[in-house]
Amino acid sequence: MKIIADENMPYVDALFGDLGEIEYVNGRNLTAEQVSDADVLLVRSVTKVNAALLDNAQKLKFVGSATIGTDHVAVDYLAARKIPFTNAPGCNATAVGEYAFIAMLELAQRFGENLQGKVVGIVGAGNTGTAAAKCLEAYGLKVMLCDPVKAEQGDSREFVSLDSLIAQADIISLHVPITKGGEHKTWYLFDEARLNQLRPNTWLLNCCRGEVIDNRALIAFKQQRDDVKLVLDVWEGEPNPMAELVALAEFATPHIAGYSLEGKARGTFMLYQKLCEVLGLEANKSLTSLLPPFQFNQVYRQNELSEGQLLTLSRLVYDLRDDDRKFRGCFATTTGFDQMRKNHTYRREYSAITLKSETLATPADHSMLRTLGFN
Ligand SMILES: NC(=O)C1=CN([C@@H]2O[C@H](COP(=O)(O)OP(=O)(O)OC[C@H]3O[C@@H](n4cnc5c(N)ncnc54)[C@H](O)[C@@H]3O)[C@@H](O)[C@H]2O)C=CC1
Ligand SMILES: O=C(O)C(=O)[C@H](O)COP(=O)(O)O
Repeated sequence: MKIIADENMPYVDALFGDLGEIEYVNGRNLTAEQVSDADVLLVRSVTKVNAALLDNAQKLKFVGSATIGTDHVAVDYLAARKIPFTNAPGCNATAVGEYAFIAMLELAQRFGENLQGKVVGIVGAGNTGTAAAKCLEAYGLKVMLCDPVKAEQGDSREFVSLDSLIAQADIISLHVPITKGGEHKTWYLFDEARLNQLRPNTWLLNCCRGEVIDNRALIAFKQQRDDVKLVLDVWEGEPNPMAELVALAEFATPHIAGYSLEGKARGTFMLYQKLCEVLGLEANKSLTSLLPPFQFNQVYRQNELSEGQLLTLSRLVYDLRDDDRKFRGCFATTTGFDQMRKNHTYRREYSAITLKSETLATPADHSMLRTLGFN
């Protein structure tokens, strides 16, 4: 069996090595010829999976995308050809949630403010939005959710309109899929008019898809509104973000908000499980055996935890300042954006650290850190 896999998908050898011969490819430049004799295709978000790519791949038995988003996949086309497809919903939700939370801690420190006490608006209350809300609520922040789709589906949480969220939130974090049509379309959800609604000193984070914000309008807006602070992980025109916009963001990264080792491993593992099911095989490998040990795997705390100390602890698993610095140094080169993503293999989730509870001064801190995800 021939398995074609994106070269940026980790743990493919460990999970799929027994199932067939693996060929690694550059997912962004994948051609129809390369996949013409594939039995299995494993992609990430940069591969357009459609008729043009797959019409000649007549042996294809399975397509998997180790991502949450499916906007790069013609799912109707696969269904019409009866090719089983799976993505990996939720695989990197914790990573995105922690990225957003840690970015907010970084902004607070940079501007000499307290994160605690702020009101955060989450737009899109699915897997990643809920993961961000979990961190924020664990830390005692008030969180408002806007998700008209979930509200219509009868989700029991409390939802507000986008206008109401913008009017009340100090921080807004975007967690919607990209959709180009329908009542709740998200393409340019934040256009010039919406941006002009932002309250003074709002922090705006985008870790979902670049096109959820009109990037040109954002440049024009930010040039007039320096009070608004931006954290941008996703961009219009990836892998070539607009240089003016990178310069205007407080923290800028190359679409890696979901790139924890845990998140990547979960993504590949979910494809492995699904392929085994499709092939009628037992999935006998384990997820935990894939992850390397973490250098800071235990923390001892003796005093009450300040916000600065929480940020220091967070930087053990993810130092956003490093990625921001690297990104500014490489994004303008031809392959800088993709190379940085390819080499991004160092980030962990809070769960990689075990708390030594007996030395914690306050049970409240312990409980907060546990809810954040520490072990
Ligand atoms: N930066 C990164 O590395 C990553 C980016 N993503 C992106 O984030 C998106 C969201 O991921 P998940 O939370 O896992 O997806 P999800 O499908 O679990 O949640 C998305 C939520 O957005 C809601 N929604 C749709 N239209 C809306 C609108 N107009 N206003 C408010 N809410 C709306 C949906 O009802 C849903 O609850 C993905 O589709 C993907 O594009 C996901 C993972 C990593
Ligand atoms: O899951 C998604 O959706 C994402 O945006 C991915 O985390 C992006 O990673 P790649 O699939 O492009 O490596």
